[in-house]
Amino acid sequence: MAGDIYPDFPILLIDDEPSWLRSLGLLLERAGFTNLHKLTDGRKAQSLLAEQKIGIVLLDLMMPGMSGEELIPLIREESPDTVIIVVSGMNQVNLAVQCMKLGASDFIVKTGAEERIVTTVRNAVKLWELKRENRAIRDTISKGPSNPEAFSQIATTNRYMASIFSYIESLATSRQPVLITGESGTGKELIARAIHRVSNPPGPMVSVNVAGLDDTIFSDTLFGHVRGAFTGADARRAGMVEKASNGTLFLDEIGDLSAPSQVKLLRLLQEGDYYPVGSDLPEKINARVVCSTHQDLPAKGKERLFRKDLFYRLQTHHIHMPPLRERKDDIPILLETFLTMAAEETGKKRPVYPQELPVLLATYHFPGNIRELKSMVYDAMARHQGGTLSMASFKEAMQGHPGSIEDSPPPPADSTGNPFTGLEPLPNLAEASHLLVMEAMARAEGNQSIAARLLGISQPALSKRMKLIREKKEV
Ligand SMILES: Nc1ncnc2c1ncn2[C@@H]1O[C@H](COP(=O)(O)OP(=O)(O)OP(=O)(O)O)[C@@H](O)[C@H]1O
Repeated sequence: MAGDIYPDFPILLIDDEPSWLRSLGLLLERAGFTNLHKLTDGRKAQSLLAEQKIGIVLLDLMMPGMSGEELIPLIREESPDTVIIVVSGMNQVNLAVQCMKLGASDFIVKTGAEERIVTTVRNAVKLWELKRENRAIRDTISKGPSNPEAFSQIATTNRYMASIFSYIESLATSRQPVLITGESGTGKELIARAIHRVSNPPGPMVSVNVAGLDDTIFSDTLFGHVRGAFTGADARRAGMVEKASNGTLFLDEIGDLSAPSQVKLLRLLQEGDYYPVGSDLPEKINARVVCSTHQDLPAKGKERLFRKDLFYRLQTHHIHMPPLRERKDDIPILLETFLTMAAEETGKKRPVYPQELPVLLATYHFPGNIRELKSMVYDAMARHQGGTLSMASFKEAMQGHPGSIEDSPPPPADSTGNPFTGLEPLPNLAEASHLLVMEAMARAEGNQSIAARLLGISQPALSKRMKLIREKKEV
């Protein structure tokens, strides 16, 4: 957007030739780098660096007063993080080597090097931003989240989730994309909203589900079109990228993107620009991009269904949402949350639930994750009579879905599906039965009727086995 300052740290250009300094400034401004300081006298650089943080210095070598070679160690000393790029009129390898030894990170020869200068500055800006973010991530994770309001819609007591919140806070000022992965229903969209709220940008969050969009619709939806772009395009239409200006663009189901759309998204993330349909003039994106998918992108990459370069670009900041079965400690708080929500939405009085309900739920795999738990609670709420929720509607839901405790046992111990791999020697039948009973009782937190369901036997049969175990008889 016009008037924007980018990057948020200054780039210092030092050259004794005012005309070169001017054209270098224009070149960088055209490429979107507007936060520039210019000096024709290298001697003033040290005091400027002492006053404010300079991210990158582009430096000439041959200057009266103080040469670039003399200046490099002084910049290093004053501001060790500052990236130094030498842009010299002299094409000499030994000079380049000397500058690198002194602490410059790149050496560019002036003649015809416009593109190289822009690319080098772009890479240096990204590197600087990443270094700064890494520092922020370390600081924030050690302190814990400081803005709990941004996460108020996410019910959790889980420690791993708390570390995700801290990570999100540390990304608040970043402009880099964020990738959220995890099974369907784990709360990826809620996390995207939290990222937006933590950053608190002036613009909106705009969500687009890109699954099933062919490339034409994808381009039109995201980038908009100019008047006359195709038959029926009788007016200009702004795309979602423009609508998300100064805010967050959330692209859901990114794993389903078509191959040509992947190329366009990569360009959007890499170069920061895009073409509205029917236009030859690129527009600049001015929104944070957050993407999510339930798909395994590296696996899709191996099958050549998802571009690896896009995946690497996306995963600069990666949040993986654990499935509900890996954070069962969240079941009680989610149950409470959804009960309150359902009661408010239906205008009914909030019922209580049997004590063993969370235990029963903890034995289930939740293939549909939190969304499935939410719909179970809403369904039970709709069906209950009297002041107590019935366990029956939950049991029915658990039995009726693939992945219920009866249908799908816990994941096998290894990829061959053999749970006995590594067990040497094998337990005999009595020992195996004993172990199984004890494991079921532990998972059911001592509740015999739930443990019996897990084992596929009746409660009296389990009780008999337990008695035999206690009497140390063969079971
Ligand atoms: N921790 C949570 N607290 C409260 N509600 C939650 C939580 N996690 C998820 N939900 C709710 O569960 C439902 C599914 O969440 P969401 O849509 O964010 O999942 P998702 O991972 O984006 O799913 P999909 O991949 O299918 O798009 C939503 O109704 C959401 O509000």
